[in-house]
Amino acid sequence: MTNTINLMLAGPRGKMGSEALKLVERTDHFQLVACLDRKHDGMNINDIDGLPNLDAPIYTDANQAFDEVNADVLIDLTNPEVGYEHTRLALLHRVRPVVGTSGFTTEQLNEIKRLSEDYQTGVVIAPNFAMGAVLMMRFSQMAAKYFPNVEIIEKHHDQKLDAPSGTAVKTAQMIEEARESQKQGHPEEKETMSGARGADYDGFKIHSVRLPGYVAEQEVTFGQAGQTLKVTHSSTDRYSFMSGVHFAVEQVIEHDEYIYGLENLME
Ligand SMILES: NC(=O)C1=CN([C@@H]2O[C@H](COP(=O)(O)OP(=O)(O)OC[C@H]3O[C@@H](n4cnc5c(N)ncnc54)[C@H](OP(=O)(O)O)[C@@H]3O)[C@@H](O)[C@H]2O)C=CC1
Ligand SMILES: O=C(O)C1=N[C@H](C(=O)O)C[C@H](O)C1
Repeated sequence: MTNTINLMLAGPRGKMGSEALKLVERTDHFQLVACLDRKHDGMNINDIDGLPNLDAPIYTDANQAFDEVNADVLIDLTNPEVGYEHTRLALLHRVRPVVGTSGFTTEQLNEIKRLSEDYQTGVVIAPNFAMGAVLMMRFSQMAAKYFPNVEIIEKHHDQKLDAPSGTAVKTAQMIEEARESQKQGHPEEKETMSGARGADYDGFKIHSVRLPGYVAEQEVTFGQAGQTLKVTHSSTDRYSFMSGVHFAVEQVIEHDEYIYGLENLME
């Protein structure tokens, strides 16, 4: 029999958090022990209309929640400021974070890694939980060795707070590891409208599109004389992220170290 995993979820009323509640509801060995929310302190998840009928107390004070509740894993699906604080607190309490929240700075990720090492507590930072997106990143990394000229175009819904997306940043880092660094485009190119060429990363460009109608999409386009290669992935439903959340929760229990990207757990 699989051991029960006690979960604390931050952001239960959000687009991802509410989908994660459904995942918990349909997974026998996942037990929701508390939620961290911006509102509804002292209430219960099953008091809130529209959310699954799960019996778990709501806390607005994360410190209090970690002091009072015995959780194995924190799933954070909030925003960069709050998510970073939750992740720090979880590690200080030796609760293993699974972080879907995007928009952390390099300094914040380094601090999370340091805390994970100091407290010997596993943490999974997942820029994208969708398995197809993880493969898209890996395929892009493979292509970058042979096609060093590349641009990333990521497209998201217009409620997204951070740009570029966490997926685009991670893809860029993976490409950087594989390709010979170079500055792309004409050496004398000039923007006649600010931002026209997108953000710069290691000499190549990242473009962020924000429109209603999208969930999440990314196209990585490679070019060389006479040919182009595109690697694309689309999430059309947030259900696409849930098998990755499930996988990350089960994996973080088995690891005591900092893991940045699900690809590091898949091979
Ligand atoms: N890794 C991945 O695969 C994916 C990651 N994401 C990332 O997950 C995060 C959440 O995305 P999404 O669900 O779309 O965003 P939403 O805005 O729909 O949800 C965020 C939730 O966090 C809540 N929140 C804000 N402050 C606090 C707080 N202090 N304590 C607890 N909860 C708080 C918000 O509450 P309120 O509404 O009251 O402000 C809201 O319910 C984002 O960073 C996004 O980029 C998204 C999809 C996939
Ligand atoms: O905000 C979102 O929606 C998403 N955020 C993550 C990111 O920043 O890459 C993952 C996915 O793209 C959806």
